Amino acid sequence: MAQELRNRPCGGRYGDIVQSIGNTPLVELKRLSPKPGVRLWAKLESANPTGSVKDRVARALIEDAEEKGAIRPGQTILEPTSGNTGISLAMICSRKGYKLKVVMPDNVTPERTQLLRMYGAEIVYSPGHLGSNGAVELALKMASEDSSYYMPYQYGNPANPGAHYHGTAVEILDELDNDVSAFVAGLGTGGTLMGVGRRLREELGDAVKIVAAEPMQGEPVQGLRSLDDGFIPPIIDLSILDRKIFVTNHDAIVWTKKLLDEEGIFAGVSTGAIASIAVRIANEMDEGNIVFIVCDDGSKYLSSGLYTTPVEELENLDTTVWW
Ligand SMILES: Cc1ncc(COP(=O)(O)O)c(C=O)c1O
Repeated sequence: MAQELRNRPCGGRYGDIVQSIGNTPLVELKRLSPKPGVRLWAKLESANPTGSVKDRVARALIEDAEEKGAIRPGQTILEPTSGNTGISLAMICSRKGYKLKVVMPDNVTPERTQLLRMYGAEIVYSPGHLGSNGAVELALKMASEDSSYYMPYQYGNPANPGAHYHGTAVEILDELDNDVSAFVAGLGTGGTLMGVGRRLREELGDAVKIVAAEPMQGEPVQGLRSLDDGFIPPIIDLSILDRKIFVTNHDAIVWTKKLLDEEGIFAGVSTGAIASIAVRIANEMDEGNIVFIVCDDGSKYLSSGLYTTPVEELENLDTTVWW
């Protein structure tokens, strides 16, 4: 890690695009911080090569399988994903010589389909109304019927939180000299919250609060899931979280636009949900550093028109499936 961090602040020099994943910027958001003593920091995972936090995870999943000798070049990797992990896996598999099949809901935004195809992945669609839980079920069934697939299964693979434990968390601690009062992220697979949360807890004890932003039940904000909707990913250990706070689709979109208008941060909708909770936590504190994750950039959501349409004019706001 010291070796990688030595590259700061120029962005580093790497042998290829896969090695350049991580070492993302931490940006202070002064306009959104409600009080002078409370500093709000955005960890720009959107600055990764394919534009999302999942580049770290996909690299860890594939390199873990390589180290264990579980995959060989030419083999087909199979993974259920609502988009970002698929796109990251597609880029990495194309570099490393693996085939990739992703299972995802048939109502994801068209940008996602194009990005996956662009990197050469094959797409298997699951029924949209079943959300990412439906994609998980279908992929598990396919893997049980054909043993030639290798399924990294980010929902149950320790390499997913491991990417954050050994990467994201270390970078945050280093940038803020171990002075972190709260960490806020979205709950999808739980990888970010488990990996960063565990590391911050080990280093800082109870001085840090680990906070999850969760979509309202049945309201699928892109990339987030509600645990109450019936599926708890095996990597999730709820005891690591201090709080879990629900966010409506409406608030997630309002804050996605606020990030853009007030701070110039072009992010996806789950980041809006997370930012709304980070600001709420900031309001409850007198001083300290609050870090939240910018999971992805907004380019995959452009077709929704949400960045340029006033929120009150967006149709079907609460019923739209954002993937
Ligand atoms: C856009 C977006 N936001 C948030 C998340 C949640 O991250 P994690 O899977 O680490 O819980 C994901 C991943 O599922 C995502 O793709």
